[in-house]
Amino acid sequence: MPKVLISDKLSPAAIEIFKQRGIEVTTKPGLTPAELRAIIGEFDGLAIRSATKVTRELLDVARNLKVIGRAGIGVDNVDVKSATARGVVVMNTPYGNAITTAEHAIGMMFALARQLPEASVSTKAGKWEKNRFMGVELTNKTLGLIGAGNIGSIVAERALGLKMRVIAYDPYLTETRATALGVEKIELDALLARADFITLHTPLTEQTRNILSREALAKTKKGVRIVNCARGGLVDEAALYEALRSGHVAGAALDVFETEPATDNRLFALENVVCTPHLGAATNEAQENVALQVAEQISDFLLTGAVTNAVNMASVSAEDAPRLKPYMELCQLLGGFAGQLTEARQGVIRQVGIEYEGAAAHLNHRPLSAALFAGLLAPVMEGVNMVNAPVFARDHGIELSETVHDRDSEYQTLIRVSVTTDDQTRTVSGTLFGGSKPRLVEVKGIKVEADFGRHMLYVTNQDKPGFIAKCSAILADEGINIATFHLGRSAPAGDAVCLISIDEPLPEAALIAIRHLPQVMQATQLSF
Ligand SMILES: NC(=O)c1ccc[n+]([C@@H]2O[C@H](COP(=O)([O-])OP(=O)(O)OC[C@H]3O[C@@H](n4cnc5c(N)ncnc54)[C@H](O)[C@@H]3O)[C@@H](O)[C@H]2O)c1
Ligand SMILES: O=C(O)CC[C@@H](O)C(=O)O
Repeated sequence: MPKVLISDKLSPAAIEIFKQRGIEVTTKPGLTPAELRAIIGEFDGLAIRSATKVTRELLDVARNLKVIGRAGIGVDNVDVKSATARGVVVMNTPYGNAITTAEHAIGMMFALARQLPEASVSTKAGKWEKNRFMGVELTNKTLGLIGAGNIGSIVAERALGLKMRVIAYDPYLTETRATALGVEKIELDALLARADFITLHTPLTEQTRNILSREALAKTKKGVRIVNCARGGLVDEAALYEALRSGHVAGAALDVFETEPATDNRLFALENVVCTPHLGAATNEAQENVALQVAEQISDFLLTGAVTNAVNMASVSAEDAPRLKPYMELCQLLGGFAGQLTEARQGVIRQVGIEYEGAAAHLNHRPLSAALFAGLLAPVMEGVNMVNAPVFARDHGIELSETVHDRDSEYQTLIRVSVTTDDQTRTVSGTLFGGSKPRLVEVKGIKVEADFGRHMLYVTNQDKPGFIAKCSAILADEGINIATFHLGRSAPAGDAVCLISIDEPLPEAALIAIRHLPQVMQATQLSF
């Protein structure tokens, strides 16, 4: 039974889902990093919000961990690169809290425009300061969106309803989408110059860190008000402090801070600053949504292999997962076959080609190529799996080409893999016998019919009488049982391929003896 740890405060709905799905769940919010490191090794899955920091050090000791699920959007508290390198899938729940966060941003904009928090404090203190709290209307003001994804789009829709003009800076926003949203797509400098209110809705990345830098703040319209319900680090807090003090920025509403929890921040001393403690996603509805989603996603992955909302792997829907499973197995075996032959010849892999025919032509191919890379790279990469293999391949300059043949195939389904090294290109093809059993049907252009055994011998030789008897004798002398024996040849007396499944590994000396048989060109031991 897979084991999942919930290490942050998550709605109890998540625990119920895990239990219903037959997953053993442990809830331990508030652990110190050392406490978490001490127990993480037992778990297959980790469900978090933003408090848990998934660092490289934690991943180093998370020896069973297969999936991290973030109940929320931002995954900046997860070292995704290290997780990927260790083959751990990282998922988030990109939509569950978007409306709630957008509403918080709109609420913060109202709070700023009308100084609601300060007015409330003053009124409760019995001051009745009607003249102190003169506000501004939102109607006809220009709202500058930095980031127009899920949350930004919802903010735009609400702001348009408030009769604001909405301009947006987002390099990935298309003109068509901008038009559909009813926003004007513009460059950052133009947004800074025109916006009466600026609201940030980007992830924190190397490109967006300090996107409202000192220089950017200097380009804003005097009297601008800034809302940040995305991430601390998007706004240079020191520069914002000065701009607020000077009056150039009229106010700021901040839900997120460079350092969190933010318990001591000099911005708190300023009257024209409204703060909330990272409450963007804090509604019952949003927390219920993200908890349910993350629990379902983690359970699906651990129980069926379905991948939803992963930030470091291709998606595999719950519907597709069982259908893709035998194909992924076939791809991994074909990759493993090609990889072990390639490794035996010390070639550096430059290119991998995959061709899909028949039923395989109509599948989601990304998980299949990931499985193929996982098999192919197993001889050279420790801890390889479908998450880290494609990244390793890309980082090592291995090119991938995929071809889908829309033609009648001799097989109901066929996957052909070609691996090109500096020296040569090697091809292997496989099919699914009976729709689920992987079978090798072609090696180096020679037809064969072989199952994949756990231990196999691959021998290429000249097709001459006597080889089978001599090879079998060597195996018999070692007391090694032959499970299956398959032969294929290009033509009578031509090149031949022999695939032998054996019940246990062959000692090196016996392998050398086979290599020394007359007519043998190559003999390689394979394991799957
Ligand atoms: N305060 C909270 O509690 C809370 C809650 C949810 C999300 N968030 C934050 O809000 C962020 C946005 O969430 P989302 O669901 O809208 O994400 P999203 O991925 O749907 O949208 C992000 C948008 O930012 C844009 N973007 C990326 N780089 C950019 C750049 N350099 N300049 C301008 N735009 C850029 C993207 O194109 C995308 O459209 C999250 O990454 C998360 O950090 C905060
Ligand atoms: O979990 C939270 O409370 C915050 C979530 C939010 O920052 C997110 O990125 O989804």
